[in-house]
Amino acid sequence: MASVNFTKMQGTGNDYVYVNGFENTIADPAALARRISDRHFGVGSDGLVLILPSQVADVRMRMFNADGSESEMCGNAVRCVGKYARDYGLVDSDLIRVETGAGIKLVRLLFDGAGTVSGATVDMGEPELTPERIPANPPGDETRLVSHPIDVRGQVYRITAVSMGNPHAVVFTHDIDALDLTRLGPGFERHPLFPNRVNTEFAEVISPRQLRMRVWERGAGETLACGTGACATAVAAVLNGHTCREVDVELKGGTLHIHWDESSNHVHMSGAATTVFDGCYTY
Ligand SMILES: N[C@@H](CCC[C@H](N)C(=O)O)C(=O)O
Repeated sequence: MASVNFTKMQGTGNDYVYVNGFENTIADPAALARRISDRHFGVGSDGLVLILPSQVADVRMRMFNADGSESEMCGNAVRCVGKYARDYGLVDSDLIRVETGAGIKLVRLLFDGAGTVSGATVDMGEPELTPERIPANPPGDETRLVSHPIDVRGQVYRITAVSMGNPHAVVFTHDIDALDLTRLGPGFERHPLFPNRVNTEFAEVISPRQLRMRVWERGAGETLACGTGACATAVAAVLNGHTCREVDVELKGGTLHIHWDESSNHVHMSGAATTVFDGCYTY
């Protein structure tokens, strides 16, 4: 039997088990992600995040979805990694460089009145819109997929494809609460347009500064929030002429503030990061 110390953290309700890779070596993180994420037989989470030493940044993060697949990037996790690194003494700065599968992200910590790290603002970098870099395989020679029609379960939906390091398809619709994502989500996730599968956001425009969103995540199903998904949705909303470049995105687990900066083309995301509990998992 093996055992590993972990910290359960959540950002806008998107919960992961965080393991300190400075102290632990995990032989098979994909298998551990599947076991530990199970909400009945494990700790219960949307996946597993390893916090590791980095040659090029302060820390490195690897994230595994609940099905064991590894993603390039996770917006809610990168804020929590910043908080973890500071709270557990891996760094002593309020500005943390986190190496991810989608490059180095700059995490600026936010504090509450008592001096506790309560969240972060992250420079998420530039959105990628080119189909081959999402990746997506449209039938024609489109250079962007904006309001692009696809058939899912016999119905046509208009998707806007954006990569924030990981692939997203954004659908603008009405009454997102009425959608049956358990039925719809897998049809988007495994649509042949997306060779590496895709995360899908279903968004409602409330005003030029406010969106509501639900997400079906690649490898995890419906979650309470998705940070990269909120960034992709904000970018898609601008491209479709629905909102201005600075918006609040309301998710089931809370609100993320997103700003797609015109001069740098970088997307900035601000939101909470919270520790739930520490534990030891035996497997
Ligand atoms: N919840 C995350 C994204 C996690 C990875 C995603 N499911 C994928 O496979 O790309 C976020 O907050 O960005």
